[in-house]
Amino acid sequence: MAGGGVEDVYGEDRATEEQLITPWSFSVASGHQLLRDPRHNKGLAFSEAERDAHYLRGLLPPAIVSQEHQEKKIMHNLRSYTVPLHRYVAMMDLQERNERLFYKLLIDNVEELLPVVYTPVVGEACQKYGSIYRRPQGLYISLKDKGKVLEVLKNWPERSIQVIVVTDGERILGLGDLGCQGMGIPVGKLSLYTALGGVRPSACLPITIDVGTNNETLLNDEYYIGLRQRRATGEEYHELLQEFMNAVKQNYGEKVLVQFEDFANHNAFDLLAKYSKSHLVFNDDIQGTASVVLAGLLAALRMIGGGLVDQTYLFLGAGEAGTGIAELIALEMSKHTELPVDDCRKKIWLVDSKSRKESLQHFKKPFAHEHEELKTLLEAVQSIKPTVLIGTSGVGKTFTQEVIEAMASFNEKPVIFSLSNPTSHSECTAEEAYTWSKGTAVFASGSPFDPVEYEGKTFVPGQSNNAYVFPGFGLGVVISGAIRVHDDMLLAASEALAEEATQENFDKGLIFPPFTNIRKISASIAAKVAAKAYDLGLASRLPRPDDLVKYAESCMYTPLYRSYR
Ligand SMILES: NC(=O)C1=CN([C@@H]2O[C@H](COP(=O)(O)OP(=O)(O)OC[C@H]3O[C@@H](n4cnc5c(N)ncnc54)[C@H](OP(=O)(O)O)[C@@H]3O)[C@@H](O)[C@H]2O)C=CC1
Ligand SMILES: CC(=O)C(=O)O
Ligand SMILES: [Mg+2]
Repeated sequence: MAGGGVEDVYGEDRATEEQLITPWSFSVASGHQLLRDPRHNKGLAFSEAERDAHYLRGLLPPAIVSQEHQEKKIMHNLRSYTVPLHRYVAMMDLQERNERLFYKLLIDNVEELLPVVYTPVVGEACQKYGSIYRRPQGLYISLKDKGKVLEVLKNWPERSIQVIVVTDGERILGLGDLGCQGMGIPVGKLSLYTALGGVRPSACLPITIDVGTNNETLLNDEYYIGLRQRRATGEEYHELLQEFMNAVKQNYGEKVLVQFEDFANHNAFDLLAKYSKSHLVFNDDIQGTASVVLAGLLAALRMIGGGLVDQTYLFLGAGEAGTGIAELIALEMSKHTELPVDDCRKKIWLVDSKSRKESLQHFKKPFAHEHEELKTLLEAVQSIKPTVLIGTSGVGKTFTQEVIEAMASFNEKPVIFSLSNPTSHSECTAEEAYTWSKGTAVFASGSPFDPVEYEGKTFVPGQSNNAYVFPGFGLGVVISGAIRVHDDMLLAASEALAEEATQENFDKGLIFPPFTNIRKISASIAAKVAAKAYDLGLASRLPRPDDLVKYAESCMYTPLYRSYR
């Protein structure tokens, strides 16, 4: 039995392998049109009977191959490309040509292809998005659409949307303002919602809100695809966002999950606070990252001993990721010790880019300490003596040899996470962390690094990336019909992920389970998140399923081809 989708509108996934289904588009797709429809195209895998029934004779060469064979050929082709961006373009072409084959490839080769459709290569793709742009993969809403946003939403061909990932392109990974070209991020994140979390592709909608860009290079780039103007701010910005959020609710109802992604922090915190009162919203950079990093810490503690409360935390970077993680650590610590959250926050120190005591942003204030000024990260490390060092600055090479040696000088096993993306912005590499700490660091990074050999031992660095959580988290929200996101649902996701790390992983230095098991992990996360939503009275899908793991698994999209009548 093939798994059903989250919303199996056309009954495609309820059908068994033997049952025949109808390849609906708006009419029955056939002939050339069927081959051009990525949702139903199977290329050379169409059977003789299907070729007869769907007017495909002559439109395809005679060979008939299996999906596995197609997969083998495409992996062979992808591996022959030496330029990473060519692999990205080939994957995007496949997604636009044959959706099920795209997802089969991504699911079966997740460790190899995640860096292609996601960080780091998606970063370069966004920088060059204008040059590689072929067909729309998501919806563009710009200042020109003011007053007509609902009409724009209605132009999207799918009706049953369950997850929207939206960006305004102002803080794309650590690459800064990429304006309209940030579209690669919602597209990539949603492909992971499907491949890793099993949310049906037709239920996913990538959106970029184009309010201009302050990136001069892009404004002067002849291939730039966005509005050629500087960013709208203030009332003009917020009016467009408000119209968008209203239109989303009007068009898709209360239960569509809106994931804010890669907004600059001067908007991200306010948007989250404002719309979490009226909409089902989630900020991946603040909340998803926090949930994953907390999971990594809980797993790391099983390796190094002690509890969350026994650690001292130092962050380089006090923005969305940094303060988001810090807040969730404090919350979890408080729940387990019954210490007030404010006292827990005192265990956490954050370093930002400059001293500004009088004008500290509101999201940093809860973590402000009275302390003499420390001019460098090294001084901060030497003075605070953290057991856990976390990089969320977006600036590469900031964990220098001196910083890591200092960490290793007063910690038997220093925990070092360099979370900034893409790879070129990582605070240090895996090799640097293991070498400079003489093999003692418990290390994880935002973008993947290869295993490192140090003095005869192989260390496998973990990828501490919100991709571990948001797909399963979103699935849990969708299957329970949750109407709001609650911090306890993030904590449930962290605990579920931390439980998946095994002794076998720890023996290699790995604090996250490998991505190869991610669909099983996503089902566990979804079940725990959904259970929490039911417990909190936030779930609207009733009755509550008895076995939430089984239910989550049964809802997951699978990319196997279906047989057509
Ligand atoms: N691994 C993962 O899953 C995730 C990784 N990230 C990565 O984290 C990075 C930051 O993202 P985010 O928090 O959203 O960005 P923000 O812009 O919100 O925050 C960046 C923070 O870093 C500080 N900073 C910048 N330069 C320096 C410097 N030279 N020294 C010290 N501090 C500095 C900024 O200081 P100031 O406040 O003074 O401006 C700010 O506090 C990005 O690279 C992003 O890709 C983000 C989300 C998830
Ligand atoms: C991973 C992610 O969300 C980021 O780097 O922004
Ligand atoms: Mg992000």
